Amino acid sequence: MFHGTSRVNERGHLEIGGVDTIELAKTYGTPLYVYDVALIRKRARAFKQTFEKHGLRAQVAYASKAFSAIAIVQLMAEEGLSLDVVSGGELYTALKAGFPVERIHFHGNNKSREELEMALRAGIGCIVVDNFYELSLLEQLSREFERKTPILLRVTPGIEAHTHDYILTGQEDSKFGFDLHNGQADEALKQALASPHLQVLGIHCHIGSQIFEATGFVLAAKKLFEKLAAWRDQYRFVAEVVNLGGGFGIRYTSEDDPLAPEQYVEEIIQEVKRDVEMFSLPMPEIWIEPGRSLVGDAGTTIYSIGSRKEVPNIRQYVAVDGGMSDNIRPALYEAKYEAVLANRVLDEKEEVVSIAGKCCESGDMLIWDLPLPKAEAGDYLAVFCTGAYGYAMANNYNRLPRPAVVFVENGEAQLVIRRETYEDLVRLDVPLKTKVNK
Ligand SMILES: Cc1ncc(COP(=O)(O)O)c(C=O)c1O
Ligand SMILES: N[C@@H](CCCC[NH3+])C(=O)O
Repeated sequence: MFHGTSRVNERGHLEIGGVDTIELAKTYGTPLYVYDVALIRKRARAFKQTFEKHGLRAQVAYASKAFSAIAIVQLMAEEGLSLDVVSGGELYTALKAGFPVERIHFHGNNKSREELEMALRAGIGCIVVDNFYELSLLEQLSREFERKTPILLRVTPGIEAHTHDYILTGQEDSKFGFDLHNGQADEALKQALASPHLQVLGIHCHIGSQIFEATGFVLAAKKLFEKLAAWRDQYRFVAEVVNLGGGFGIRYTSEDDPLAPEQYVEEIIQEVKRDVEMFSLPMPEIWIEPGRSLVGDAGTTIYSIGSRKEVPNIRQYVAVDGGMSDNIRPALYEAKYEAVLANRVLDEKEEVVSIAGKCCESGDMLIWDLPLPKAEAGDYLAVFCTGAYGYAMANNYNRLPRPAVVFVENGEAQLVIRRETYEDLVRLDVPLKTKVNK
């Protein structure tokens, strides 16, 4: 349940990064996302060191869709990671953060002309081309910009990874990428190679998210290298880069049994070595793009507890001051979480309650059947593992302002996203021109 630097301090409070989370809640309000910076650094280093240990050239690109903000992008830059962005907005955040442009990779299945122009103007390191529309648009824009744009071709290898249906991406029937087996990927390569304005660095695939076994990644790598061997023979094309995506699972609850993050990479490397040897291919640079496994278990959300409702003999509902507006994953994927009373961590668990959000929606439940000490208004609930796709998918449903985010490390806290105000909520509203008098 406890991750990274999380522990219980002498006051019986949850402490993260050497900072008392109750003090944080009092200073910054709730709901509040707290990120354990040391844990993020540890994860980043573990990924990088696994490649270094094998003497392989590699890039570990943080998939910023998991949590994009200037501070986290700067932290990843500090750790020497690359960055995967998936929209103009994420790219803008990266540029604002001063992230090294040559290490930014641009994803997306429907990049607009404006987004591609923005990427070309910035001179980013690589565009991961997803489809034929994008291929011809990018070719045309690169010609206009007089650029030779470095690209990867995203393919769907036809792998069914074992995860929630909504977060599968590598299977044949997917909206992403060129099909590897029906001729689409070959045609895309031919078209890209024919253009003097595109430089094909290599190939990319991403098979899904929150995956617990290495088998899917190993299978995907094998399929990619088989294709690369065929492309060498048919088109004399030799890939400089093979990108195997992200998707490494994390432990949200004790029911989850993922590998250690670097273990996925270890198994991928073993397969890559086998394939390179089997097909007599030069060792390419290996890229991966983890999101969740870099920031997921480093994030904890602190809520204030408010109302309760008892449904006699059935259930005790305990409501918090956030919900699907700051964590939509339980409603969207039936995602499970663990939590403790942050101000009374060691108190005996006396009841089983269900944690409700405050949105006007029956499905706004964060956790079903959670053993807790008798919780009352004024207590604080800490929900663990909310660092990935939490703030990133937060919304203003019911016009709830989005929470603040703090980073903690070595006993120090830093506010990295301020809490939205009501004024922020109406900032974009345009009042009616004429007053309607009835
Ligand atoms: C192309 C691509 N790369 C990387 C990721 C990051 O995935 P995860 O956060 O599961 O590591 C995703 C999201 O699933 C993705 O779509
Ligand atoms: N947002 C999803 C995963 C999608 C990953 C992005 N391709 C989640 O919370 O698990």
